[in-house]
Parts: sequence; structure tokens; C-alpha cells
Amino acid sequence: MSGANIYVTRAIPEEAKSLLRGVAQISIWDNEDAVPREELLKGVVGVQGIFCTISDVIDKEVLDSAGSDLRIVATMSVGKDHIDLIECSRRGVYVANTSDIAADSAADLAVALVLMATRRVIEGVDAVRKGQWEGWKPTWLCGTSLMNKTLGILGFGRVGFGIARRLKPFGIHKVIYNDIQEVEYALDFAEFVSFDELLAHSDILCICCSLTSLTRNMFTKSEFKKMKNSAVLINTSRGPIVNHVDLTEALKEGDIASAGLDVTDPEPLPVDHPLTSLPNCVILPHMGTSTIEARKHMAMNTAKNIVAMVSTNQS
Ligand SMILES: O=C(O)[C@H](O)CO
Repeated sequence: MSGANIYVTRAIPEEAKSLLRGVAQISIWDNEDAVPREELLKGVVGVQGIFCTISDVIDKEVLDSAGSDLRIVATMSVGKDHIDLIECSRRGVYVANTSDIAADSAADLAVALVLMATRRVIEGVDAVRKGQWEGWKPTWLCGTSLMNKTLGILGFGRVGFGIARRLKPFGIHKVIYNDIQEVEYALDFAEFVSFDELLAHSDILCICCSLTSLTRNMFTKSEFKKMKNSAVLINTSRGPIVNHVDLTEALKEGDIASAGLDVTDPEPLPVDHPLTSLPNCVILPHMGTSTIEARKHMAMNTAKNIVAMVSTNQS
């Protein structure tokens, strides 16, 4: 074992802890709930590595507290928007994420949201629970079919591609996407379009891009106005990409038909937030990567990233 010290901000699987213990001393906030800020600031003092999650804001204050020995911030997530990347780069601190690991779980959940939002599944479940099921009616709880629809993907990475691949067999007529640039692997599978074309032509629009200064607040009133009244918006990426006041308005006014959100702004979304009471909005508590397999894999991958860095520094 080297003299390295690692701070782990959450309870993680035993295998990941053992891997880290093979190369470093670890101190850990051994809890399912997020580490309080004060504890985090104390815990990171003098460490070479931080193992964190999306709930831990790793900003200048945390980096200052860690000090000049810090070599790596490894996050057990794909998203890195909770980490001050510029500050890390300025200090030569390497930032690692779990980019390949959880895309299948995330794409599966996005498909679940698409089906829930298009087929009004939560309204149906609620009707049964509330005793409002009066029998079969020709137009009651009619949703929309996926057959012959245009699927729009914003951010055609592993998750976006995964959603398109899963939904095509439902009879999707066309997949269109927008990203920073055209991607080679889209080939004949999906057509690159401008953001405005994506808004105008998507029957189902899935947000799969990262949260950056360019994508923050990307969906506001004017974007909803450009979408079809029958469109379904799915967000499994990060909440702040969508302006929630404007989304509430758009759903109430019928600018779009429905939304399925696995991410919100803020998280957790207060139970009395206007979006929670809209029948045409399905909200899940950020569970895109919540499969036993993905979470174990993510924890191991994060530990391996730290081990690789610590081992490299030793040799
Ligand atoms: O960024 C990620 O990996 C998810 O949002 C949380 O698991």
C-alpha cells in the first residue's frame, strides 16, 4: 500500500472499498445519504483522491480544503456538472467519470418514461387506486401510439443512441438528432438536424445531452412554442436544461402534450411544486442508473480510476 489517502463521500460496495484499500488508506462517509458539507470539507483535507457522487459539489472551496496533494476527483456518475472542471484543470487535478458503464440502464429507464408519458400510465394507475375506473370507455385515457412517429434525440451519445435503438422496433418512422456536431456512428440510423428542426419535427423528444453553460435553460417558453402540441418531452439528463416554470406553463397551456422527467431542478423536487400535480407530467426521482448491476459497476469503475491514478503516481 502507498501512503495515499482517499476520501469516499458515500457508502459503497465492499469490493470497491477493498480495491481502494489495496493501494491507499480510505476514510469514508459510510452512509446512504449525502455527506454534509462541513464533513466533506473536513474529510478531504490532505487527501490524494476524492471518490464522490453527483450530490457532492466539488468546487473551489472543496479543492482548497483538499490542498495541493490532490491528484484525482473520481465521480461515480457520467455527469460531471457538480465538479468545477476548470478549477480542477488549473490545479492539474484529474477528473474521472463512469462514462461507459450505465448507458443501458439509463436508456431502459428513458424508454419506460416514453411509454408512461405517451400511454398515460400514471393516470391509469391513479384512476384504479382512487376508484375512478368505471369500466371500458372508447376515448378514456387514450394516449398516443409510437407507430410511424418521429423520435428526436438531443445529444446522440451512448444513452441517446441506446434509446433510439430500443424504440425503433416500436415502429418509429424516423430518428432525428441534434448534437454539437454530426456523429459518424449515426450512419443511416438517424438524421442530423438543427435544434430548431428537432423542436419542430419531434413527436417524442428525448434530452440526453450533458448540462453545460450551453445547455442550461435550453428549453424555455420559446422552444416549447416551436414544438408540436402533441409532442412528448423526456428528460433523463439534468433538470436545469429545462426551465421548469416554462415547462409547467407549456403543459398547462397545451403547447406540448406531456413530459416524462427523471431529473428535475431542484432535486429532490418539493412535493408541492406545480409540476407534481399535473396529470400530463410523469416524474421519477433520478433513477436512470438505478440498477443493481449498473451501480456496482459504477462503484468499481470509480475505484479503478483512483487505483490507476495512485499506482501511476507511485511508479
Ligand atoms: O450522471 C449519472 O451517472 C447519473 O445521472 C446518476 O447516476
